[in-house]
Amino acid sequence: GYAFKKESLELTYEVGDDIGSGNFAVVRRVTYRDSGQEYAAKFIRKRRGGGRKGARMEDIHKEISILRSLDHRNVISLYEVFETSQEVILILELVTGGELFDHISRKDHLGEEEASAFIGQILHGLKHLHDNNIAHLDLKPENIMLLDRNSQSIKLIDFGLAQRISEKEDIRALMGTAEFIAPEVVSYERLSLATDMWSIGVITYILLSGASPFLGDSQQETYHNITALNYEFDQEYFENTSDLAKDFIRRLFVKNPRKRATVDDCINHAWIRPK
Ligand SMILES: Cc1ccc2c(c1)c1c3c(c(C)cc1n2CCCN)C(=O)NC3=O
Repeated sequence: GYAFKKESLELTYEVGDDIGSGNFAVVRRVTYRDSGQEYAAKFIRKRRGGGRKGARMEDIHKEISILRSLDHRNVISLYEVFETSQEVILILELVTGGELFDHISRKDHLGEEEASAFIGQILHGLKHLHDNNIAHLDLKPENIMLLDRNSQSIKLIDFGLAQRISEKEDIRALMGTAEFIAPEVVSYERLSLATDMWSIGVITYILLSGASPFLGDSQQETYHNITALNYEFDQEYFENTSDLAKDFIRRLFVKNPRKRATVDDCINHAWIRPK
């Protein structure tokens, strides 16, 4: 277990507005009283007694231990942790550029140069995770945030589903968000670092076209499209997209995780390599 600060958070931080919420967690802007520096505080409800509401302490400890083992400019930093009887509070680096998701929706889709630059940064952050045998397992545009309004620097956030991947233990499905999950998640097979690479393919497809490759009218239809690799480069969206970009995506939409492009394969792919 970790020694989390028991003193009240409010002594050191002024708590500001809610900026987001997820399962069992609320994220709020906070200001460190002594310096005026702003941070993001993730308030995670602890599961009490036999209830189902709240996160299990082992999952909270896992997220903290994973964040503490990472240090990269494209990965959000964890500064300190507080604990009360009801909650565990993570003091995280604040990023103010909004979600990559918003950036896409404002423009509908991005040009190849800009898309390749964003994906390159996401890959560098992901390489840091994968070099440490950590899989994010919930990569999607909402979990990729821009450092600030006018920069193209991105940070990977939200490690609530992240897992240490090791040959011995067999990790099975933690459902991420349907349209971004790999076939092995749908079929409840072993998850691996390759599971993140499939999601990179989905994110790249969306950045270039504004369309989601496997999204169906129902979750079941989406799952079927994923396991059947039922996608296409619709001329309507991809007529001006380079063959190099399509090749990059094709190497990620591979059913067998062992045959799927790795993070290093992607970083060295001609569509990404610095021009
Ligand atoms: C300015 C702003 C607005 C919304 C934010 C954040 C920052 C934010 C942040 C984080 C997380 C986990 C969620 C966050 N959210 C919630 C939405 C993220 N998909 C975080 O770790 N740092 C943030 O700045």
